[in-house]
Amino acid sequence: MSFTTVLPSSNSKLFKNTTPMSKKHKFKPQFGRNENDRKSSGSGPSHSPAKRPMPPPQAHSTPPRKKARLSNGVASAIQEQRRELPIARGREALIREISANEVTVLIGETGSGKTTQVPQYLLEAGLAQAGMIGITQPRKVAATSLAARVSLEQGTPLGGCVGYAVRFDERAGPDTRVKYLTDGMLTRELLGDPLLSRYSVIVVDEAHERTLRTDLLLANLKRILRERNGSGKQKENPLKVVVMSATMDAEKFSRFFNDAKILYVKGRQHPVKIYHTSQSQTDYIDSAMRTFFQIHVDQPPGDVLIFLPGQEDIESLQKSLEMFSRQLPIDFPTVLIVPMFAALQASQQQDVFKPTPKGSRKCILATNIAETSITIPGVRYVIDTGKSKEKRYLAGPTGSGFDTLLTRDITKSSAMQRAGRAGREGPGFCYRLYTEDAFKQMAAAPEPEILRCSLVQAILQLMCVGQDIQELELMDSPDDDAIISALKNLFIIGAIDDKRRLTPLGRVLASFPLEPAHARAVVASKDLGCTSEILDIVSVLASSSKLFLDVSDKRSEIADVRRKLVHPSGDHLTLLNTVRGYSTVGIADASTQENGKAGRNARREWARQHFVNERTLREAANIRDQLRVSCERAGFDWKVSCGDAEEPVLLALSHGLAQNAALITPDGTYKQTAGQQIVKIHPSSTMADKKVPAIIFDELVYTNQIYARGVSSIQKSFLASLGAFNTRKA
Ligand SMILES: Nc1ncnc2c1ncn2[C@@H]1O[C@H](COP(=O)(O)OP(=O)(O)OP(=O)(O)O)[C@@H](O)[C@H]1O
Repeated sequence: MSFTTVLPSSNSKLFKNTTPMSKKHKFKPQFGRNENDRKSSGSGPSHSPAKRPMPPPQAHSTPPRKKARLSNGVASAIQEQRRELPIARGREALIREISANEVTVLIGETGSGKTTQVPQYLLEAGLAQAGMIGITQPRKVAATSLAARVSLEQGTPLGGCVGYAVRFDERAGPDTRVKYLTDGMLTRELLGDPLLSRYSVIVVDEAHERTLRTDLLLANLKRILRERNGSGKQKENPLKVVVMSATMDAEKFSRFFNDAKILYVKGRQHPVKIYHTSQSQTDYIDSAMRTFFQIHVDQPPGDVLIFLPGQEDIESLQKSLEMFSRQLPIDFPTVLIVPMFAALQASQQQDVFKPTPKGSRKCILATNIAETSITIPGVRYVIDTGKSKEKRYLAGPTGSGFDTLLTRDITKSSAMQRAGRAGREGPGFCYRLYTEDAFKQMAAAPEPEILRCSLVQAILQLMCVGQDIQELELMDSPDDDAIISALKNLFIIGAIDDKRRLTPLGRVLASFPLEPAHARAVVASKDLGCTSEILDIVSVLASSSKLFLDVSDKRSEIADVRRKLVHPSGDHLTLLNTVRGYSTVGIADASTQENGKAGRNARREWARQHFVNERTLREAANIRDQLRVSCERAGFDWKVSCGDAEEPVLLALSHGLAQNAALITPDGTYKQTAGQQIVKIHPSSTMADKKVPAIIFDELVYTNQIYARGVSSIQKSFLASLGAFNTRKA
């Protein structure tokens, strides 16, 4: 078969010697994406992948809401699947060891059955009688999808015996015995229940990720074990801890828990064949696209999961894939592209779990939110670009600090986890877009987040439960600069006093599910009469994606349509104008379903015309609803509005962002009031070309130089009244 196309050239295949699908689907594409790509080629390993045909993707039934009604056939097939998992052979030994030991470290290959089975074994062995079994996950999507799967395996409705809890969403009730939850949710539970007394077992899953919250949780679990199980204590309600991963330094975790027992689960259910490129790739998006089409053309059915660093890469690859897919011959399976990243709404993230329609091949484009724990039914092929985005906070001893978000090479443990997403329902294949040497040179595991992230929120939460980060028994302790920087920040916003003691205000700030700076602005808005405006602003700032879209070839068009949204005081009030503009479109008469739909369409069109990301606005609306509840709990009226007055809004924001203030210098640059850092205003800011006496900003970011982003002009007198010049006391 031959057709005119701009599909990647067949002679630029990155992976040679992979088993072709059939002669019937062979085609001769003619061009690469660019001239250089056609020249690059690679030879894969000399052996061929397993030839066993893949069974058609299984229909994934979303768990029933009220009653789990499964046909006997489905129920017994699920039980059969459970029995066939490698971990099932060690069931009795696992129950025995976990029952006999206070802490157990469990290592087992990806897909061996740790996350879904261990909690069920413990439940079935009666270990959930005195309290729940809690299983922590670093990510929301893993917690919710695992709870759905395990409730299906238990034959009970989700939220019954098996439930979950993630930020802004919980399905658990009085009957819940097995609860999947994010590590953040469990650390939050410590605020109200410092001994986690509702739990009899805590399973810390994917411990190798060493998120900040996992590390704080581990330190707390060590304390709780002493307090609940220690000698001389009544052992009525002892706690058991299981720490699990496929790729962790078991010895280190064991040492941390006083030489805890290490158990190994042998074997994996299905093999995953791994290919590396023979040459390093410079354009990972293009390499991913060519590899996808190589699979699509040559390989048997099965969905493809592509790991990319971030949302922008996902959107760019999605466009290319859509464009090339349209040129496939008519008898080719349709390509169904499904993006998956943190900024998507939870319901959109669930799209990846929906069954692939017959005659299609699903291509999931994901960040590392799909890297651990989850099983996406139907996925047989993984393409790993070897890149991820890593947040790093650079703290300075003077109290200044800023976030960087850079694309970096992944670690060996990430590469293994990514490969592990194939081969969950049958043999799988992983195409790594990097050489074997590059893999060997990767760091073994990620640097613990506690050593590279801002500690402001963590320290505030610890203080609320009477803990001092410097006294906590952590696996790795953060350096002094990071702690000092966070303490100064907390002092400036009034969360701690000059003796480092938590203030009543600090306790109120911790009760909001927000960064302390944003929570401070909300609290300040109460007296300034502008809570409605501040909630509108901080809910967009707390969203996980950008509000304003930037399309490089439409810059002048964008500038024209946005002009009426731009506020002379800068980015925060521009953002407020945008939220107001969007939310007032099409609400004139939303009383009937039809009008409601028309209103939604009008808002979508408004967002499109103004190059505004509607997804961000919808996420922000959801966050705003949650914040209204937090305001009610804290006893203030979220409806209070200052109308069009700008001063109260800027003053409330300055309370929160006092740490992020800068004054103009004679040479026209801005100098931070805390930290003395020279900052430039980011070119994307509405304040970029203006010179004003004083500014506040949301964050400092480092790209090729240090930029302030999210900037507003404020009166210099605000800063004096907030004590922003005085950072030495903390
Ligand atoms: N939602 C699901 N749909 C279909 N099968 C599933 C689902 N979840 C799990 N499974 C099956 O159960 C197996 C074990 O999954 P589980 O998450 O328990 O493994 P694991 O050892 O914890 O792996 P990982 O370390 O990758 O998290 C999977 O390989 C898959 O065969």
